[in-house]
Parts: sequence; structure tokens; C-alpha cells
Amino acid sequence: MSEVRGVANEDLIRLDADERKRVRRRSWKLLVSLAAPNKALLILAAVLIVLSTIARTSFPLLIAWAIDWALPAAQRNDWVPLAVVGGLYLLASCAAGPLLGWYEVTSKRVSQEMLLDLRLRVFRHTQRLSLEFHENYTSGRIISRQTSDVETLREFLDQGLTALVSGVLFVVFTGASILFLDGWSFLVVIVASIPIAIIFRWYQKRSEVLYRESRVVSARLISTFMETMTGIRAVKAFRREAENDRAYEDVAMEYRANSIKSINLFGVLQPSLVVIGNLTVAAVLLFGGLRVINGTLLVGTLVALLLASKRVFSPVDEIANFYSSLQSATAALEKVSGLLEEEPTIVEDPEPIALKNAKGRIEFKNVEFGYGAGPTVMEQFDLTIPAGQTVAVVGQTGAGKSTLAKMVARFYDVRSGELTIDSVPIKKLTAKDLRRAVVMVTQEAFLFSGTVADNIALGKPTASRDEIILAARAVGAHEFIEKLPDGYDTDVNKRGGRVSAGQRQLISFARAFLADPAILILDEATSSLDLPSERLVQHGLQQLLGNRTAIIIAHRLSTVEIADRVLVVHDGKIVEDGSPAELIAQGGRYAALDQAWQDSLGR
Ligand SMILES: Nc1ncnc2c1ncn2[C@@H]1O[C@H](COP(=O)(O)OP(=O)(O)OP(=O)(O)O)[C@@H](O)[C@H]1O
Repeated sequence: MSEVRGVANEDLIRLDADERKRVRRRSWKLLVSLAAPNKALLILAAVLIVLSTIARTSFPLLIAWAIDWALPAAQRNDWVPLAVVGGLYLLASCAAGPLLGWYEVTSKRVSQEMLLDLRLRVFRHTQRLSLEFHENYTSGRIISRQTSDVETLREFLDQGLTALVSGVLFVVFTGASILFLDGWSFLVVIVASIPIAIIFRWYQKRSEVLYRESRVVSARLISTFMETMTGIRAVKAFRREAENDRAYEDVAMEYRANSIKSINLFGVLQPSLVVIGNLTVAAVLLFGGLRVINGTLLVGTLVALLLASKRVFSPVDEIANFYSSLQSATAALEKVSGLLEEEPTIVEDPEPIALKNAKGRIEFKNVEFGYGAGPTVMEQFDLTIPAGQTVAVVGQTGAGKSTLAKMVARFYDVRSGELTIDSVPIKKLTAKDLRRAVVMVTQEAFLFSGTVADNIALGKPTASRDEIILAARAVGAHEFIEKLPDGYDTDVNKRGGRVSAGQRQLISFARAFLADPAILILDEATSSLDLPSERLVQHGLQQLLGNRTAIIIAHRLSTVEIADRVLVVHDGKIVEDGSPAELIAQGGRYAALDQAWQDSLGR
């Protein structure tokens, strides 16, 4: 049977018994590991809740003693029992509230500590996971794990847990006081607990499925929203609004349907509990009353029993209510623990080989590649790129160009064969050495919030302002940066809103220039640029290339002109390899591409 590891199968609503057990164990382990550092506070909270519940559940007993023992004694002028019972009553009344308050504060402090820990763990872990995970798991889902699931856990730990623990203890202690007072009445309470347990079980089974479903649907709701908003340009360009409205409405309605089902379930549970509670009091009154008439039960004891049996099931409502939040939290915990169970697929070698002053020679030996367990994307091939060479990779869409680049950046490991940089297997490099040697400039030219200078300095965090300016000058970005409202200190806003696409590209070139890697990978997509900025970027690019090894995924042939060598990738194979001139002379695929391009330029 397949095991549910990590986030695989996380959309499954009904798990089989074994899988359920494993997921439960995983969630429980996470909870224990979060609670462990707060052991002292947890023990304090436990002591406080026990003391406060003893104080709260002692009232019926004290009343029984007062009526049956202290008052008759007082009638005989013996005031000591009344003073003792009165004193205890006063003590319990004064202590119950503050103890409960202290417990709430303590337990909430623990829950805040646990939540902080969990939030940080989820963030750090998700960031640590390899690109493979991120390319398959949508960002909306991650956001839903970090927001909606953590929030559900917050609600539970903040409110539900304290109420649940104090409610359960209250029931147990009140039940114990009934047993202490009268065995027969306790039997009535036990009999009443049987239907309560059955209804609870029924509720638990159904609501567990519903709550798991609610986590899945709410993640889908967030994903749908995220996808629309992050792709808002495409949405507008293709007028997908109406279609998106419908898709979102479908998920939102599914979410509502799920919530209504939960509410209905609770609607059955709550009234049943009330009815059983009332019947219990009536039964205790009937049996007790008859025995009072017989003279086998004292009136004070009956009063205490009625008070206690009226109260014994009173928190059950609350328990049931917060039981839902426990279910919800369990479902959230299952998902979060699944995410935390994911392991990075790219791991550092425990015995790495240092790479100092990388030259940038890249060699693929008998390499074959495919994503995960998927089909082969690059068939077995050999390829050597000498240090300092500029290689343009061309080929139709989906041919495997980006895949080649992702292997060199070690976003993915090769399936078989070996990939080396300066003769060192890429798997043997430390992440630090690899990132210093290889820099990938993506099409996205992502700018982080902060200033332009901060964004360039990403390439070398220790860089001085002079170095930053030098890098910007080198790639031709200095002029436009100077003209920005605050020059290098201009805040680029979220996602670089204030700079144009070409300018963003130039900033990312400056960043790469400053990082000064031996190998530069460039996923070039400048189709969004107008002609002047294209020229600007082209010039910046040439400066950036210098004499490093460069792999350029070329979408436009103007870039190929500056390359020493062209690789044509087709159907997972390198089908042509040579200088642009050689390939044109060969008259193959590249020659055809070049011809088409020349024609389009009217040359
Ligand atoms: N993360 C992934 N998981 C599984 N398959 C993938 C993944 N990324 C790409 N592929 C598949 O690998 C093949 C090569 O994709 P690749 O992105 O390398 O193409 P490309 O030549 O760069 O295309 P384009 O010019 O459109 O960017 C395609 O069939 C694609 O569907």
C-alpha cells in the first residue's frame, strides 16, 4: 500500500486506516515537538487548571455539607462546622476565578510560543525546499498552509484548547463529586453518558471528513484567487474575467456547502446534548426524591446532586463546540505536518569538494534527464563548454532549453551520468560555492522590495556603494537609476512597479555583474521590451557577459549573434552544435531559423 508522505495525496478527503494512523502520528509528533520547549509553563498550566476546577466543582459538595451537617450542628449551638464550610466556600469562590484566569494566561502564552515556532518553521522549511517542490506545489497552497492553516491552529490553541481542557476536567471532577455523594446518582450519569458518547462519536466521524474537506476547499479558494491576481495582466488581456468569476464562484459555493454541512451536523449534536442533560437531572431528582421520602438520602445531598447533575453536562456544549475547532485544527495540522515532512530533493554532499576561483568549464558526461519520475526530457548526451565560451541555446518551445540551464544551476539533479564544473561533480559542490560560481538571471528579473541599491547588492551583500555604482555603470543601468526620484535609494516597490521591464532587466544584470560568477545563465525573454530598451538591454548584456562562461537561452536571434557557439535543442536532443556561421553553412534547423529571422527583418 502506498504511504502518504509529505504533501502527496493531501487532497484526499477519506484516508484508509493505516494512512490515517500515520498522518495522525505525524501531526502528533509535530505538536509534541512544538510543546516540548514550553514544558515548565505547560506543567504550571496543568496545576492551575486542576486547582481551579477543584475550586469550581466543590460548590455542590460544600452546599450538601452545609445543609446536612453544618446547619444541624449550628442548631445545637455548634458553630464550628458552619464556620469551616463557610470558610471553604469563601476560599473556593475567591480562588476559582483568579486561578482560571492565571491558567488562561499561562496556556495562551504557551500557545503563542508554539505558534511563533510553527510559523517560522513553515516559512524556513518551505524556503529550503528545492525548486522541484515549488514548481509542482502551487504558491496558493503554500500561502494557504502558512495563513489559513496556521490561523486555524491559532484559533484552536488560543481559545479552543483552554476551553476544551477546562470543560473536560469540569465534567470529570463534577462526575467524581456525584460518585462521592451518591453511587446511584452516579449510575444515572453514567447511563446518560452512553448516548452522549454515541452522538459524540457520530459527530466526530462525520465532522472529521467535513473538516478535512474544508481545508482542501479553502486551499483551493486561495489558490484560485492567487492565480487570478498574480496573472491579472493575462486575465485582462484575454478577457478571462467572466470565466474566472465562474470558477471562483464554484469553489466559493463548494466552501459554503461544506460550512453548511458542518453547521447542520452541530445542529443535531447540540439539541441532543441538551435533551439528555435535562433528562439526567429529572432522573436524579426522581430517584433521589424517592429516597429522601424513604429517609435513605439527606435533603442536602439531594440538593447537591441536583446542582451537580445540572452542571455535569453543562460544558459538553462547549466541548462539542470546541471539538469542532479541534477537528479543524487536526486537519490543519495534518496538512502543515505534511508540508514539513517534505524533504529537499537537492542535498549538499556531506564531504564536499571546494571550488576556489572557478574558471567555468562545464561538462556533461553521458547525462540523461527527466523531471521526478516523469518521462525522459533530455536523452543521454555529452557536452563540453570550455571556460569563457558564450553558448546560445535555441530550439522550439518545450524542447528542453530551460531544462539544460536548470541542470547547470543545480535546481535539479541529473537522472544519470555526471555534470561537472571545472571537473568537480556539481553534486560535490557546497551550495555556497555553487551559487558563487553559477548565477542564473531569469526572465522574470525579480526585484525584492527595498531600494535599487539593495536589489543590486543582492549579488554581493558586502558590496560598497561604489561597487554597486560600478556594476550599474558596467551594464549601462547607471543613467536611468540616476534619474529615478531618489537615485539608487529609490524604493522599487512591490515587484519593481516603478521601473520598466527593460530597466528591471538591467538592474538584474547589474546584480549578476556584481556577483561576478564564472558561469552565467541567462533565460532571455525580452519580447516585452520596445526597441530602444531592447538595444539598451542588448548592450548591457554584452558588458555582463565579459569573458565568463555563458549559457543563454535565446528567444531572439539578435542575441545569438553575440554567441561563440549555438546549440539547437530538439525533442530532448542536441541536434546541432557549432558557431552561428558554421550552422548556417550546414543548412539545418538553425539555418532555417536564421533565414526566417532575416526575412522578418526584411534583410
Ligand atoms: N518542472 C517540470 N516538471 C515536469 N516537466 C517539466 C518541468 N519543466 C519542464 N518540463 C517539461 O520538460 C520539457 C522541456 O521543457 P523546458 O522548459 O526545458 O523547455 P524550453 O525549451 O525551455 O521551452 P520554452 O522555450 O518554452 O521555455 C517540456 O516537455 C516540459 O513540459
